[in-house]
Amino acid sequence: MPHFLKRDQIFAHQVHLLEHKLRSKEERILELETETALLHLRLAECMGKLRRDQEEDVILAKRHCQHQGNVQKSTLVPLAKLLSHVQALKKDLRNVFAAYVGLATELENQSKQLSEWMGIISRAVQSDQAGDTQRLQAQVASLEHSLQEEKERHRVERMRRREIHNTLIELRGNIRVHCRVRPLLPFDHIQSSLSTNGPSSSEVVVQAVSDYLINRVHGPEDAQDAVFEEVKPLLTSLLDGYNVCIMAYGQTGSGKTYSMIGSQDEDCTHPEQEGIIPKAAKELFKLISGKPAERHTVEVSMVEVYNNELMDLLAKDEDGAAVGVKREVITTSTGISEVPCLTYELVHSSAEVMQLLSAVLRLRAHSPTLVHRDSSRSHLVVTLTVTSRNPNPQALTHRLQSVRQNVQRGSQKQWWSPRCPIAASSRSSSSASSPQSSPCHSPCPPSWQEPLRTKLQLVDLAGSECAGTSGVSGAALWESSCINRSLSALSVLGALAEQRPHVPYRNSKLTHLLQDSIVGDAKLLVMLCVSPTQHFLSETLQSLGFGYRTRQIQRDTPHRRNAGLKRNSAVLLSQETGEKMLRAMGKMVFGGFENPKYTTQKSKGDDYEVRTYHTTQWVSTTVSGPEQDEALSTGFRRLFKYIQGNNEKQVTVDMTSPVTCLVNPGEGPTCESSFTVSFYLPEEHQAEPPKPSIPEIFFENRKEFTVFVRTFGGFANSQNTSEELLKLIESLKRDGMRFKEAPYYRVGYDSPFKLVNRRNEVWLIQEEGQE
Ligand SMILES: Nc1ncnc2c1ncn2[C@@H]1O[C@H](COP(=O)(O)OP(=O)(O)OP(=O)(O)O)[C@@H](O)[C@H]1O
Repeated sequence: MPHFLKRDQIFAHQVHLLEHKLRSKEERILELETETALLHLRLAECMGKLRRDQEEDVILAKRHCQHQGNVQKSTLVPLAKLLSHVQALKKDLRNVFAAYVGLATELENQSKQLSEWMGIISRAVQSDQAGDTQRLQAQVASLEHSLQEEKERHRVERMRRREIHNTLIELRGNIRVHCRVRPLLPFDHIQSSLSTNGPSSSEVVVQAVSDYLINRVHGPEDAQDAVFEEVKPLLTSLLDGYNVCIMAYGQTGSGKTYSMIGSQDEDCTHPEQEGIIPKAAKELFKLISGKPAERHTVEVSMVEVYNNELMDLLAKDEDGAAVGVKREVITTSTGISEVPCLTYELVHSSAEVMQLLSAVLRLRAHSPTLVHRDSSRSHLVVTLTVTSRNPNPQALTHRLQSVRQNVQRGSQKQWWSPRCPIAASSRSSSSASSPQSSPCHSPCPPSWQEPLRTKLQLVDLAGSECAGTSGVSGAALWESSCINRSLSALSVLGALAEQRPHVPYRNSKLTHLLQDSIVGDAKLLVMLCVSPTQHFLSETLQSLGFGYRTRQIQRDTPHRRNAGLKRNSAVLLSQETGEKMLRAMGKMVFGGFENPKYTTQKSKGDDYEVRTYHTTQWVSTTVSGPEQDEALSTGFRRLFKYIQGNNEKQVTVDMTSPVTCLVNPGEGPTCESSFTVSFYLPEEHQAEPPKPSIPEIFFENRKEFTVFVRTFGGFANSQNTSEELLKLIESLKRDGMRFKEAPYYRVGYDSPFKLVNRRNEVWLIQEEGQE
């Protein structure tokens, strides 16, 4: 290759490179120019923003200055005022301080002057008036003496009043039975339309007509106040130291809750509608307020006995909500019934009692029955426990003497000083609330006597209805059975009536709880509540029977009670049906019923009889259950309805006697027994008795049969019947008789209305083949 070519090429290449560099430089210049232009643009923007911010700062600074000016204007004026006030106050304070210093000086001067006068007076009293002082002291002593005499007379009078009051109560009977017939109410007509007894079952057949066998009878027109007036004296006895129990007994819907608590209708809250519990609480606090010298505290507890369980209705859960808690009742070593852990609330007024009660009523077991839509299914027991402390006269006399000595000792001292011993001792004696706070230093008797605790038990029992009438089944039937069992346990009153050595209080929670109010000199008032209608006649008779038996109880003062019985009282059943009823009642009380025929045979022992009954027709019903008394009562009520006209011909059948109950004991202690209760059909119905209208009643054609018979008196119950049966078995074994030990007959001849010469029997059936 030629040399020049090479150089040209090299130059050309260099030119090319330089051109290339130039182009890239030019591009770079362009870029920089663009950047510069952009920077100019941004500079212009920033400048503009800076200018605007400066303008805004100027405006804000102006505004701030303006505001500062305003604030200064608004605070300066009050500040100036405040300062002038402070000045004025400082001036006042100086004046007050000056006045205080002046007064203090004056007080000091007056105090000095007073001390001087006191010195002069005291010297004068000691020297010139010694005689007068002695006379005054003698007068004081004589006044104290007459005060003591007055106090003693007052005490004696009070004791006499107490004795007379309680003798009066005893004469009336420590156990009183009142009866209240409620008015006819709209639900009686509904009952009547549902009833198989015909349209007449709402007919009024019960009237309160006179006093004969029951202490007091209240008719439908008697208001709550009139009923309470008769109960009121018992509250005085309560404060005199007696236990008192007031219980309402009767079938469901008969007015127990109405009588004990008052109307439960929400639009019926007038005080006149209040029942015995609120009225008794008011009266109690009224009586307490009239005895300022004595110290009383009242605590309330509320329990219900439901299905033989005791529930504490005032117990609260952790959140303070009321919940029923199960408790047990025990008898203490001193023979008092007590419920450990029971909740007691301290109350200061009847309003507090009612507040607790209305909360508790929401917890109480209720359920509708055919008879009563809001039926209480438990026994409610409201107990007001009163703790009373009386001032101890011995301690007061002791205190008075020491105070007098102090007066004498301290008369030369500063008697006017608030710290002087006289004033101190008198102040502490007036506020002594317990023996511990007594100011006595020397051994002295306690200021208050031992506290006395008395109980007022107010009981709204559950209804004493039979299952057929109330139309309950299932769990409610079990409830009814528990109710009836606990009510029949109240037959302990019957055991008392017969003055039996052993009274089985502990057989039921209810009687165990009420034990203190049934024994000894406690006062018991049973308010029998009855319906006025034909429909509930057998329940009414049952309740009256319970009342009559209760009325019979003789405790410590039998002579007095008998005297009371003569001039006391009864319910009579009347109206058109009345004549027949009265005839029946007459027979019930005095006897004279038609009996089945029998012939007697010679017996080996003189403590039993051998009888052969002729073939006869009986009307019967069978009841199963564990409780003999309850079954007998249920069976009796069914048959009573039958003879009252609850049969296909709607005819009444004359009552006969005896009522037999064939007892077929169940095997084992917990098994149910069967009880066939029977009435002998009177001669006129033997051939063709009216057919029963319920399947539970049937006829029994008893073929000729021979029985061994043991007779006993009083009111029969399962316990004394068993005892008599054992005696009969012993006699028959002794004489080598052949007999069946079961089933056996329990036989009764009298209604509950017959009070004396009662006749009961136990029969054992002779084995065939006995000569
Ligand atoms: N003397 C009376 N005057 C007016 N109304 C009454 C009277 N007695 C009861 N009543 C009314 O009859 C109804 C049933 O009465 P209550 O609730 O007192 O019956 P009870 O015997 O307590 O029934 P249970 O045992 O089923 O609870 C209630 O509506 C009540 O207000």
